[in-house]
Amino acid sequence: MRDHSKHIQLSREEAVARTLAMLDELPEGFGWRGALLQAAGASDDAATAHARNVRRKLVERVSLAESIGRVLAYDVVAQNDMPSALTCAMDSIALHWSDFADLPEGQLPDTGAWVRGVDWQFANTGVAMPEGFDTAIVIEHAQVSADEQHIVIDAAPSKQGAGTRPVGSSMRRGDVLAQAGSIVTPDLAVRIGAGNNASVAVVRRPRVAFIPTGNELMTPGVPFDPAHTDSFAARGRTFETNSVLVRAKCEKWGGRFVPFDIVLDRRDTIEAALERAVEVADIVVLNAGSSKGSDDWSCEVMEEMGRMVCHQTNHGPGHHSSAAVIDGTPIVGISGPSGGASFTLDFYLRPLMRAFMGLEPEIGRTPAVLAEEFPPGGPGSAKKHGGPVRGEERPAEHPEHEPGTPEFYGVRMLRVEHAEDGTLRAWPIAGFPGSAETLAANAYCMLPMGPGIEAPRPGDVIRVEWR
Ligand SMILES: Nc1nc2c(c(=O)[nH]1)N[C@H]1C(S)=C(S)[C@@H](COP(=O)(O)OP(=O)(O)OC[C@H]3O[C@@H](n4cnc5c(N)ncnc54)[C@H](O)[C@@H]3O)O[C@H]1N2
Ligand code: MOO
Repeated sequence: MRDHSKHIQLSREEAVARTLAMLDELPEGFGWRGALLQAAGASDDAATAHARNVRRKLVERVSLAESIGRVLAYDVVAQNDMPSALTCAMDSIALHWSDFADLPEGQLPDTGAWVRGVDWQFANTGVAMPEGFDTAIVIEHAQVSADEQHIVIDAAPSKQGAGTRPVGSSMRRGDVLAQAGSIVTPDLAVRIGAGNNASVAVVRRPRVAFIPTGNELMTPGVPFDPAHTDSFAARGRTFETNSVLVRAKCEKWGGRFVPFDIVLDRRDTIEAALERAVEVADIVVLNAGSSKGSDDWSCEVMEEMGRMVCHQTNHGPGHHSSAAVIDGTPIVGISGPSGGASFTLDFYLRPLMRAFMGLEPEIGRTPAVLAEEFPPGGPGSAKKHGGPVRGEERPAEHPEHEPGTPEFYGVRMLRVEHAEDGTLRAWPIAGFPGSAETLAANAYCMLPMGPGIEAPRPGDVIRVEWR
């Protein structure tokens, strides 16, 4: 069993920053982040050629419809001027400005002898003006004869070109319509398409391997007969639900989920799974076996196979999160219980996935006003860290801690709602993350804890993260 007193403990921010720093040192760097760093630093032809080869593995071309949510690898430019001809702005009557130019203000030309196609013509919204016509008035200002060959108008255009859109007024050939690094939204896709682009180059999705470990795990759906409970095949087992969690988050964040079968709590099986995972994935999530139990091997195996970033972190749930780099691939170690795993994926997997795609790793937190006091207790509370019943409570692990600075952060669930005064209000929700009560939470925050640290008071602004 590992000597758990030799733990590197980091905050979540430090753990992410140090993992990325380790990845940035690799010759090819990490995903598109590495390609961008290389492109910025490439000085000679060989370096540029190398960078191009690296980039080739990281970019794919997809149809515009498939590009929503993806990160653009390169700037997208307009292929031609739009509109590509003088275009009618509204459903209109096309006219010649010369028929109005010399008339006194408020006077209209006599249209009695006007011939359709010569002196006027129909012109509709968004289509090219009929040849030779330069100005338009909206059709509401024209009375059209039953045979549609004659008109009477009751208003004049304001100037030459009124009611029309000139060539290139929306975009010019070569204009940058969307910048590299942007995430394609439906509206951005429309602008890209309007520039005559049917497909775009995007950063390929990071492949995220998930390795569930645990002798007690079983996939759900095992038949249960209440009349013969002793023959229940999953007696004393846990249903493996974190695959669903990781898959859902990974796909929501733009990744490709790479499933692994349940791995037994043994050094050799965990090692074999990690070896295969770093071969097929850009990021690996190693689940459970993170704590101090006799079957907990995750940290030992990571230490043996690669470079350890940290063994644990300063928050709960998720205290036993770890990070390592094996064969250039980051490994995120998360603890087993799903309540905590959900946050640690937000804390560690998401920034790595974003960094892989060349995005800013961390997402900003939203300020909200605390609406009422936090309920007492909860993860990381004094009771949990060195309470009175010595044999039942885990001891404080950093007793040398500097007083007045937080030594631990408890994740607290919140319901954040808009208030009438235009602020966001955060209502604490009691209960341990993952419990039924906390399913109503739409956000959470990290509550600093430790000797001399005061909890935020109602009315204080706290920084929340959306769930
Ligand atoms: N003596 C101590 N015991 C524990 C400590 C400690 O500091 N000292 N920490 C506790 C905390 S906090 C956590 S969190 C857990 C961490 O456990 P592990 O990450 O080692 O995970 P396991 O022990 O294998 O499993 C814990 C729990 O989670 C369930 N699990 C595991 N994988 C999955 C999955 N893929 N899907 C759903 N559920 C899963 C597993 O069956 C267990 O019920 O350690 C505490 N103990
Ligand atoms: O690490 Mo545990 O996830 O603190 O609850």
